[in-house]
Amino acid sequence: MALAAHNDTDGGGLKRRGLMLILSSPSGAGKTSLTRMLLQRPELDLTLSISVTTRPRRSSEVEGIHYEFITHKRFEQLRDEGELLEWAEVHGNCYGTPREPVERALAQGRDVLFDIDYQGTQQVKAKAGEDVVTIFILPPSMKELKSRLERRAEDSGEAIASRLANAANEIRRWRLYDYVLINDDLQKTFRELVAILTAERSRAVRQTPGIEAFVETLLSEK
Ligand SMILES: Nc1nc2c(ncn2[C@@H]2O[C@H](COP(=O)(O)OP(=O)(O)O)[C@@H](O)[C@H]2O)c(=O)[nH]1
Ligand SMILES: Nc1ncnc2c1ncn2[C@@H]1O[C@H](COP(=O)(O)OP(=O)(O)O)[C@@H](O)[C@H]1O
Repeated sequence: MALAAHNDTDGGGLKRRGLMLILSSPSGAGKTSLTRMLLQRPELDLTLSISVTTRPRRSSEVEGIHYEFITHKRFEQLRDEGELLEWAEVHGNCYGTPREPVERALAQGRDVLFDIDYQGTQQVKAKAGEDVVTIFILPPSMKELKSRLERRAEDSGEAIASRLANAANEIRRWRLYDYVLINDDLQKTFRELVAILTAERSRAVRQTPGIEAFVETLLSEK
């Protein structure tokens, strides 16, 4: 599968390998808020992977922006036709990442942001190896997690209970991730995310072959 990407298109002539940035957390820890903050910064130049889901749409959500809301039948069709890069059942609903938009963005040398669970993270890591950077977001306490879910007031009592019941199982997966952040202060966590992105983008392994050409030019200067 052609998931590794080279950024051949930037006018400056420097080529950098694209990366896949995955954010995961138990429900309510803050990944949607952090994703929104990352996307509001055009200079970060991130493309969001928009998942398909069989979950009902929340009142705050917009079709095609937050998710594509689809039927179970359509989900099974996409999955069986190999149209999903990864998929998982989470809190009793099915979620999946459409393959084509991700491949297209990576082929254009763009970095892609994913808000997916640990099961999907494992599948993407198995397929794309070192081009994947994974970050797990923890809540400062279980009490705060519960009150964030209640304050968000977007889910039924039953849906909140199911999310809290799954939280411990999700939290135990933190070791699967490259980075772990505790989202106490939202602005601080955002700054930490940007720092990780900046550092990962600068890794030598992602600079080839662009940096080789740049170094050649440097060394040829009189
Ligand atoms: N594997 C996988 N998980 C997803 C995908 N989209 C969303 N999720 C995860 O599904 C879980 C539930 O998401 P959502 O219903 O939006 O609820 P929220 O986490 O409470 O905002 C979260 O852990 C998401 O990261 C996807 O395409 N694939
Ligand atoms: N650091 C934080 N401090 C206080 N409230 C937060 C913080 N991060 C997120 N929230 C709030 O908690 C709720 C859940 O956050 P959200 O981003 O929807 O979580 P997730 O996508 O992980 O389920 C939202 O109402 C959000 O505004």
